[in-house]
Amino acid sequence: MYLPHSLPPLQPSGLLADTPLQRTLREQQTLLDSAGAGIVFMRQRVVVRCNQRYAEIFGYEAPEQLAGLGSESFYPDREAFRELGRDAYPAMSQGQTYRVERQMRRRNGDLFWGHLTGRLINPQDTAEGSIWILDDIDDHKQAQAQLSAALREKQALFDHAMVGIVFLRDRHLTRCNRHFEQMLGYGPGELATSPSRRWYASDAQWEEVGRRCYPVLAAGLSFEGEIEMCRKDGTAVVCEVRSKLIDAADPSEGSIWITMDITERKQTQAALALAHERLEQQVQDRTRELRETVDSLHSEIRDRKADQERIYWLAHYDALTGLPNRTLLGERAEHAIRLARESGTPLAVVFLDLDHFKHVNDSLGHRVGDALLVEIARRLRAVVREKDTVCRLGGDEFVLLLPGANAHGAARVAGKLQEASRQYYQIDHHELTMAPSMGIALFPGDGEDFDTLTQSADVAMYQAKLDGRNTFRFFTPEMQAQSVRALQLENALRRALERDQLRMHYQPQMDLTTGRVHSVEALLRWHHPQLGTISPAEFIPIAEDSGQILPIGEWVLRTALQQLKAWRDRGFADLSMAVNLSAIQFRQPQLPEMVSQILAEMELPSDALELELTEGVAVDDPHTAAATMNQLHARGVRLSMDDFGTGYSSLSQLKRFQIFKLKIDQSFVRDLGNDGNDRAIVSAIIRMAQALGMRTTAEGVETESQLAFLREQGCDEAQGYHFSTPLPAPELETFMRRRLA
Ligand SMILES: Nc1nc2c(ncn2[C@@H]2O[C@H](COP(=O)(O)O[C@H]3[C@@H](O)[C@H](n4cnc5c(=O)[nH]c(N)nc54)O[C@@H]3COP(=O)(O)O)[C@@H](O)[C@H]2O)c(=O)[nH]1
Repeated sequence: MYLPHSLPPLQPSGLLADTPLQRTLREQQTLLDSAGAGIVFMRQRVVVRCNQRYAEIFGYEAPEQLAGLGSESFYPDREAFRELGRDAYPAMSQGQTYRVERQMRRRNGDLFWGHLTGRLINPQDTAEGSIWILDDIDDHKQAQAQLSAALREKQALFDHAMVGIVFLRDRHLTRCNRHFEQMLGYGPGELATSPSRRWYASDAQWEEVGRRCYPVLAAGLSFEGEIEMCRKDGTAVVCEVRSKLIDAADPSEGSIWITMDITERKQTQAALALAHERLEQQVQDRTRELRETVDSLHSEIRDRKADQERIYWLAHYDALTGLPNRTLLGERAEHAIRLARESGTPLAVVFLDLDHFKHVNDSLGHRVGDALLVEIARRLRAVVREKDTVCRLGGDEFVLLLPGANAHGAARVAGKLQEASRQYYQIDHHELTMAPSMGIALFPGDGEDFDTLTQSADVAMYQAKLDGRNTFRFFTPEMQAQSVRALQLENALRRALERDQLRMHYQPQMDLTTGRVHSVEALLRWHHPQLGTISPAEFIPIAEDSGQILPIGEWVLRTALQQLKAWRDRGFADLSMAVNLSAIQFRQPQLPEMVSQILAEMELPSDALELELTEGVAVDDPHTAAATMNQLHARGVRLSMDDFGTGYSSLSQLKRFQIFKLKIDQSFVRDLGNDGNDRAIVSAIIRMAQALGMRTTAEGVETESQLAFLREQGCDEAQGYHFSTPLPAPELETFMRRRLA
């Protein structure tokens, strides 16, 4: 090809006629100018001519600017230029077209990739020059380089990804990376074309995975989930899987699966969950233990508090009745006395002792006794004011502290207590009455401190007992002396039996029809070497209070019956013996048995004995009294009601008690001559006894006129100084013999 250096401008048609050569040249020039590639004609490595594109590629405005330029300037450096020459000319010299991609240099120095196609005009003569076609492939080259780099990166990613990547088509593996194979324990390429079933443990699992994933993929969505696969060695591997169709529009293109072995993570998670669960359990256990510890601490504190309260309570209150005890009373009294002293107000202490309470315990048992005390405590509390203190000292002794109460107020309280005690206490089936004897001491006259006041009230209470019980007395200095005497007697009485200081005297009871001694009453006498002769009226209550009446009473019964036996044996065959029985003795459950035993010892019939009871025996517990009387009656022992008329016996009770004889109290007999009332009473008693089939004995008959009245009224027997005072046995025997003569 011939390339003119430059072509003459084209003439308008008609001005210059084209020669064929010129037309050819123009056509070639047009062809060259419109070619997309750069074309250059080189001779001796210098540009002879080039087209517009070639100039543009190297950054020139016009081809003419390149004419005469050495071709070395088109290459990055001389070496690159020479290398091309070394490479191209041997081939081109053989008439071959030389093609190469080389880096070249633009006019401004920038390098670019060009595709060179060169050919010698005359292979036999390189001097004729060469034609080169240059394509600027820099953009293409760069795009290719980027593509290659991207492909390399992707391949690197694929090869070195830390996740398994699998391409499946129709659930068959088309490609996977090494990680996937390693994850499942396979060698390189071992899984090629395998069905995905291969990495599942069973058909069922594989199908189940298909049912979970493919509907999602078919909907154009990504599947994300956990799938359990199976390694080559059969062990399970849990994978986190993400999957997507390669072409959502064409499922046949297959799908890509990115899998990550999370077995360890799952195990760790499971272990963590287990550890968490255990920790949680431990926390719960510790919390529970802590709660239990706290609870037990609380309960211990509560228990201790309760114990302390209980200890305080036990130290300050009476366990049976719940009333304050002596300690608390002492504390309150101290406080009340201080206040009374400061304010000049009065204060009273009442000492209360229940009459014959001991007999309830002895005859009905402690359970009944305790229940009775509880009820009594309730009544006592109900009688007094809120600010008063009712204390149980122990046994049947109570102390009432009445701040602000003077003599009048204390007497009112004592009266109310008496009133309250008149009502029956219903304990089980027992109807019990329990009268109190009370002593009152007033602050400051009877004592300036609690102990002295209590002592004074106690002495006054004792006096109330001596004065017949069921009453109250104010303390007086004289009582103190009496109290000292009572204590003296009590101590002396303890030795009286063993020191043989007791004797029996006997007083005849005369049959008013026959005028003979029908029976004798045994009356106890005590002669003390220092204290002298002491009246039974004084020492019997002391013996009762101290409990000594029981051994003394038994001694009296035995001695009297022994004497009776002696008299009977000495000719007084029909004589009977009347023995006084204290209410305390009467309440002894063993009494009937003891009486029978002594009678048997003495070989005496039961009706030889007459037991004189006072009305008081039945006051506290009529039911039990009746039962005891029944037992004695059943054994044949006769019972007489002593001092009749002074107590509270009712007619119905008399009948129930199976009383054999009523002894008309000497207080009615004494004034028969002067007192019409006494006459009426005595007469009524005799009529009533007759109506009930009982005998009567009048006590304390001292005069003939008394005797005449009694005889006139139909009294059966009489006893008194008119016939004889109580006498020692020998003297009474003399008396009886005289009467027989
Ligand atoms: N539980 C027991 N009580 C007994 C016993 N012995 C006596 N006693 C009781 O003591 C009280 C005082 O008795 P006593 O001092 O013996 O007085 C009795 C008689 O001596 C007295 N009496 C008799 N006749 C007359 C009289 O004409 N005038 C008068 N002024 N006094 C007289 O009466 C007492 C007899 O009382 P009583 O028993 O009610 O028949 C006294 O209560 C005795 O019961 C005993 O062993 N156990």
